[in-house]
Amino acid sequence: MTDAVRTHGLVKRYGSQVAVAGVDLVVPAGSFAGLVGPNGAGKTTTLSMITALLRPDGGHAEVDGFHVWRDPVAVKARIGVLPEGLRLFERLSGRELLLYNGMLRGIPKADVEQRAGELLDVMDLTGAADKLVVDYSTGMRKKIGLAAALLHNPSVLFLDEPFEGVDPVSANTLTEVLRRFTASGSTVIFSSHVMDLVERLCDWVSVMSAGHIVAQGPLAEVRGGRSLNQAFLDLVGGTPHDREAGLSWLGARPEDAR
Ligand SMILES: Nc1ncnc2c1ncn2[C@@H]1O[C@H](COP(=O)(O)OP(=O)(O)OP(=O)(O)O)[C@@H](O)[C@H]1O
Repeated sequence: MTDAVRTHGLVKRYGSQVAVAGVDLVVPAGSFAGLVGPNGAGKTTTLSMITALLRPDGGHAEVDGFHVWRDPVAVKARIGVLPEGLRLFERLSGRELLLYNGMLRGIPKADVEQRAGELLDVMDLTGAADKLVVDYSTGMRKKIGLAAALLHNPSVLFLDEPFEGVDPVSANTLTEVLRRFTASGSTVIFSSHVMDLVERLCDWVSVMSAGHIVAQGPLAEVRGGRSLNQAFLDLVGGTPHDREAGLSWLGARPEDAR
């Protein structure tokens, strides 16, 4: 089976800084895959290059076997993206946003209306469907963004921190929607800092650190008998005691010296 995503030596530099330093990311089709790594590891930059939002300085990426930069139309037709810092059309209502997205994707109007209604319902946004997006909360924005990314039934869905700002009930709903999506053979790739969540949801994990993939494979293999959190700390963790050494003043009170 073709991998849903495969990158070969992906590189991105910002001036003298190398944000992504030759990444070979692999995600088998049908996976619920997690991309984890410390702040600044290069996760967003990598996902941006795979989803054709950012041109790499080296290497290339394939989605469903299509070359991202040689065949961007085929790739964009197959992917759904919930990027970090998602920009939405603020002056549309949630429903209008979905209808507009569906029409841009060339989906017949009746189908878009039906899908939009169902997605709004599943995301518990029916009551806010006619409210302007500018008035949505952080979690509601994530949910409408995810609905927009799912509307054209992509085969690979990329989500950058999809659960950030989402309440536990809504997170549960999102999880169920995404589980159903992967059960039908589609692929989800999401970045997250929440190891418990990744451990609970994912069957495939890629760990990034300082622009490199430091571990990648089935969840059980990456965990290696430890919790994913411990595996993560072993792979990328520093020495917290060294870092805290300069904070002797923190919490100290003048009266303590007396
Ligand atoms: N537009 C930019 N200009 C300059 N440097 C950038 C730019 N975008 C990202 N970087 C740098 O590239 C590195 C990787 O950033 P990236 O956002 O990909 O990391 P990340 O793993 O997604 O981090 P986080 O978990 O904090 O979101 C960081 O050091 C960041 O400062």
